[in-house]
Amino acid sequence: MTTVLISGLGLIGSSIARIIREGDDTIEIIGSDPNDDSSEFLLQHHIINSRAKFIDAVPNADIIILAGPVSVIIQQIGVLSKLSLKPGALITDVGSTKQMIMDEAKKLNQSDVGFMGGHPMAGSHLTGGKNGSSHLFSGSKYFLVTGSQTDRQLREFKRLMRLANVDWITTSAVAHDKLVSELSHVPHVVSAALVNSIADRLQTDPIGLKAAAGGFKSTTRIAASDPKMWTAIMLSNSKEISSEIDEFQEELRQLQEAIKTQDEKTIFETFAKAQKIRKSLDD
Ligand SMILES: O=C(O)C(=O)C[C@]1(C(=O)O)C=C[C@@H](O)C=C1
Repeated sequence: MTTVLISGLGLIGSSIARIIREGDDTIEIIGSDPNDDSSEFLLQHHIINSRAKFIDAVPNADIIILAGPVSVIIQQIGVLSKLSLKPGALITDVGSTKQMIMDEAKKLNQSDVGFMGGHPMAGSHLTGGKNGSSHLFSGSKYFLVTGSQTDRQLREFKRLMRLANVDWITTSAVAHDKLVSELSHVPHVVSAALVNSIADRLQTDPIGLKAAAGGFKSTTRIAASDPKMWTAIMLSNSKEISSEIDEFQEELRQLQEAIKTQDEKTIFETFAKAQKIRKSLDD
């Protein structure tokens, strides 16, 4: 019998638990999370078989999935490097950045244990185990950064996750962190900054934010995401994110200049370029 330990039963960890459970109900899934609400919900719905403390569950686990914030994943890899793990065990994670995690994983030196970095490129601003879904990743990319895992472990993980219906992409930690800084991290920064700058200014207006419609809501949906998770992402990819913010500021500066100087042609061309690119995403 295969035993899977999932540490972190929030949106992503609980979605993985559902995917594994729906694919094979003989798999023993142990959940580890200090949050009672998520854990109890998943136990009651038979999505996990039991709940345990992380270090207590580790020795019996064939697969350990680290699904907490990046800072917690890094700390747990440090803990795992000092414990005796089940021979043949695979450790993987779902963190949104990969370089710091892959560096930390070098500390895992039990020769018959493998580590593989992972990142499902999907999510929601909703948080907690109740909001997870076995369809959350459907149609999305799932990045893999290969480490010390064997081919057999990789195959077994993909088999367990087959109902996720993802497109597996193997990449390097460096390439991954650069790409997601552009596609995910800077959008989050921009979204949060936009909400805060406007909310502060609108505080004295009696209608204020209540008048917000589709434009503001769809541009800023992700600002409602978990601040703990996003703080850890910023700290673990700060160089890339900071340099992408420079590029974004330059783009904004050019557009501001065009608006200020009534440069109709540049304004139109900027929006037409963005319209074409953004529309192609939905095709
Ligand atoms: O759709 C959302 O709400 C997300 O935040 C998902 C999203 C993103 O697209 O930026 C956020 C973080 C994850 O690492 C991967 C995906």
